[in-house]
Amino acid sequence: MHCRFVGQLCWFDGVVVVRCVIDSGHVVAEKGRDNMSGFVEFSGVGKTYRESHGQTVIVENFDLHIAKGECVSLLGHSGCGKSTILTMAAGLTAITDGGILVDGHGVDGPGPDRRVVFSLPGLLPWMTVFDNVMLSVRQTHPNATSEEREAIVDGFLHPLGLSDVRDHKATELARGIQQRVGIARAVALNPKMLLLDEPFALLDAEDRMTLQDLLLDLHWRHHLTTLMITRDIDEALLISDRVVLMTKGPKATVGKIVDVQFDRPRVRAKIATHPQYAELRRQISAFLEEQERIDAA
Ligand SMILES: Nc1ncnc2c1ncn2[C@@H]1O[C@H](COP(=O)(O)OP(=O)(O)OP(=O)(O)O)[C@@H](O)[C@H]1O
Repeated sequence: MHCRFVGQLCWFDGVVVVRCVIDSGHVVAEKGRDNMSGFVEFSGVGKTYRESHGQTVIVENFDLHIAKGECVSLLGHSGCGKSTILTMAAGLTAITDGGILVDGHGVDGPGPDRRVVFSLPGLLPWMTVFDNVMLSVRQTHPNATSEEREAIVDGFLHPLGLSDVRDHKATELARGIQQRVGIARAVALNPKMLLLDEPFALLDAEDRMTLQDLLLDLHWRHHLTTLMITRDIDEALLISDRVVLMTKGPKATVGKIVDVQFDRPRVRAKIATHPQYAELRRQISAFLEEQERIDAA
């Protein structure tokens, strides 16, 4: 196997870090490589909902390790339990079985180390774009001067194309712009883990592509450890390092993991024409179709 070592200097939050990428030069797909230790570790995670008429095991024995700086997409049939997995990691849904560790700490509720972005960004309507992001920066830089904080906020707004609308009321802007603000606000909190629950689901095709490209750029520059739910195979292949395919529920779990080793920084046009792209797409579609057949049988 031909291997290439790529080093890069990045700037983040006033700190210069050296990023290293081992580039295998080709793409492989495999069942999984989850026995390595992870920055985020789901171990035997399960979720059972207990209701008056009985109980339903939604997720069972979900094991997944996510490396620091890795971007993982979660894909599966509607209702299989993707949001349940994500909200358990966020600490918004109680874990019934097993556990989740983030940087060695067990998840037992929401915390500043994890930020979630849903399809609707939930911005504060009486605040400007600038003020919405400043809320995060105040938390992460409590001792900075107001000038320093302003510069930090602008540093997040500029790469997301938000400089021109910084003083506009956030919720008066177009939906795609609002979602950019939501992402800026989440990233400005400098979380250990970014959780994205179908972040572009409500956007039109053009905004969706723009936001995907911006997320790719953010991930490349900030090396964000990310778990993203999507229903879009092309989006998963464009953005993530691995695509985790869930079996159809109830008792959903990890069914297959597809490695996506396209070089970073990624360029949409190059990925779509990559010789391995069609094969990875085929594998993901085949898995989802197989799950549909199992369910119908
Ligand atoms: N609070 C709850 N009480 C009972 N059942 C629930 C609750 N929340 C979710 N469920 C059920 O758990 C299952 C998984 O839901 P979840 O939203 O995690 O799936 P999903 O894969 O994210 O779905 P979708 O792709 O449609 O968003 C569904 O059958 C849902 O009805």
